Amino acid sequence: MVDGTADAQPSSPPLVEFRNVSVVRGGRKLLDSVSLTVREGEQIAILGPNGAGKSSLIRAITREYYPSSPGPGVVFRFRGQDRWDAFDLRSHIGLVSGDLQHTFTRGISGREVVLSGFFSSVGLFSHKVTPDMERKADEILEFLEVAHLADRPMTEISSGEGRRLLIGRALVHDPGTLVLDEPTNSLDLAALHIFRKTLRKIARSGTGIVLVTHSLPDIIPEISRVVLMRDGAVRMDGPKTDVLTNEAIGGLFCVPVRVVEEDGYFYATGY
Ligand SMILES: Nc1ncnc2c1ncn2[C@@H]1O[C@H](COP(=O)(O)OP(=O)(O)OP(=O)(O)O)[C@@H](O)[C@H]1O
Repeated sequence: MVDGTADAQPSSPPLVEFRNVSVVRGGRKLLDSVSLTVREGEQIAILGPNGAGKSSLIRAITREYYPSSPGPGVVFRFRGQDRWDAFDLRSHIGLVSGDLQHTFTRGISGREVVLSGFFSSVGLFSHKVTPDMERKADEILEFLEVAHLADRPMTEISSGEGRRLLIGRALVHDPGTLVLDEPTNSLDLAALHIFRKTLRKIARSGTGIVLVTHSLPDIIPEISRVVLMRDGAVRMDGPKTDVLTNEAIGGLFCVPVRVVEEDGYFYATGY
């Protein structure tokens, strides 16, 4: 097992470096002494059952949550810095979450969804969109193969299509890493297939991926490292083939399972 901190390159500080990070909210420990290092461009999955603390970990990465007891032995760094601002974060991390999709309730067009990424807004209001921004948005719509959705209102497209537009929104600043919190929730088989194809294309373009999920088949073949979480703590962290075993996955979800691999994807069966 690798602890995720051993081979960080001294020449380039990790994107995220956490040691002994605990987060308490409403008297409840959401993260319990978490240590995790994510390097720039790395493709990893964070897997765990409902309530494991996966979204809380993402909130700590995006600086929505801070360690509850900072002090000696607690490291909470972004690109080697103890402090950073939202602008710095946005240019390195693009965030796609299901929560975000629910906020797009007005008839905002596909192009506007992508353009709103420049302003971290939900749609456009009095924002000044430059020709460069327009060009970038069209380039992203093409890359994600959703140019046909550019003029369609978000309220009239499917969950899968909406999810791909939100990825586009997260890519406007060319972030080195895309963080996706349970991105396949509510997608049917066809939408899942297209979504995975899109994610694989992004991964192959060199963008880092941090994928949060409770579903093994979400782990696209390009992802080589898997972190297991339960009860707010990291239980295991290492190469995919070491972590995705019957014992580890069965123990994580507290059910007997058989983990099978097919064409680079992993599935849990027999439960
Ligand atoms: N702001 C909060 N205050 C108190 N408890 C919280 C808060 N946010 C989350 N929790 C609790 O902390 C635990 C971890 O929640 P979190 O959303 O991080 O888990 P998760 O692994 O993302 O779960 P899921 O897969 O169901 O989305 C849960 O038991 C949840 O009810």
